[in-house]
Amino acid sequence: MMLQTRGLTKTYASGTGCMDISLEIKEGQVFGLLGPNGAGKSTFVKMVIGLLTPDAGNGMLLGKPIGHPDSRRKLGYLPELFRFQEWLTGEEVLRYHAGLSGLKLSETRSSRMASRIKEVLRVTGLNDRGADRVRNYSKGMQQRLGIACALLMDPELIILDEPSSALDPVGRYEVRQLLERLRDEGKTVFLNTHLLEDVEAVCDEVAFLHLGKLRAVGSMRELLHAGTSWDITVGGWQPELAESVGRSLLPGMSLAAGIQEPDGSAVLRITAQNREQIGYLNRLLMEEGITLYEVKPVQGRLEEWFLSMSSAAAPSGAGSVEGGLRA
Ligand SMILES: Nc1ncnc2c1ncn2[C@@H]1O[C@H](COP(=O)(O)OP(=O)(O)OP(=O)(O)O)[C@@H](O)[C@H]1O
Repeated sequence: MMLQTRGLTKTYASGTGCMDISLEIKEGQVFGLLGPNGAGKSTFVKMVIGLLTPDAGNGMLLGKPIGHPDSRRKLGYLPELFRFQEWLTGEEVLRYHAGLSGLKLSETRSSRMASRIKEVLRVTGLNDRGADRVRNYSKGMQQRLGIACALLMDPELIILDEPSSALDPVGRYEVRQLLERLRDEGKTVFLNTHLLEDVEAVCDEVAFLHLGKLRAVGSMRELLHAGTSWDITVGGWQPELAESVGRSLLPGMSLAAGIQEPDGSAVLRITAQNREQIGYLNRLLMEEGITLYEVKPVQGRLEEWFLSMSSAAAPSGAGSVEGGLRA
């Protein structure tokens, strides 16, 4: 286990913070901690890496209790808000960070470190910009330099707090590609974000925080493939078919027919538990003499889930959302 927390709690004087957070992150996993602004994500991360002392609870990070300096030795961390010394070059920033992580001055200037710096600049797409001063970097490049710092000492666990914040769509896309590369290399990544595209693209497992409480934890696969909806465009549809087809649906399926077009086509919104059920429906429709024009999964499930979990009406402490997640 890379990280395991039990009941981590931090309450600020204002009464906010995060309460009773128990999470586990396994080796090789890309884990996304989701939640709206102010949910408590950064507070949780700061407790994990020892920047904040929890009021209650405990945890193990890379085999050592959280807060212990040894637990941080194999950790790469990108803070949410960071500023580099803009008069330094990218390479100098990296060398300085190598020093901060405990290397002697001579070691930070070794040829070994020079090739490692080259390598992380390459991985983050900054290869030909290492000799430029940070003041000449775009925000996206600075963010990637921050990720390069987090990767520099080849950490076992990489914690990225909002790595795409303040980036334009191109910058976000670049960071997402980098996250995909880290995932493909089998790195363990803990990603703190409210960007659902990043989570959908790279995360294996997600947790959702709201008002300081853990609302749900589960795998992306469960989340995106359970109870999903499809829009099926069909030809030769008759409104009365809705009843007969509806009667033959399997448990967990539902059908809502849209308005019939003058050419006889219609869009059916189907909810099904898995793709096999959609295959079953196809056979059913064919038996009724219906022609299938298009089958399209309805996008935005994660967004819907995010919105429903963020609404005040969502049950506190519950994980039994439609996707079958646990909390
Ligand atoms: N040092 C602090 N002192 C007092 N309150 C704080 C402090 N840091 C955070 N908070 C409050 O605690 C709550 C959780 O903040 P936190 O920064 O952990 O949330 P977050 O989910 O990371 O938000 P964001 O996505 O906006 O960064 C918020 O209400 C915030 O105002």
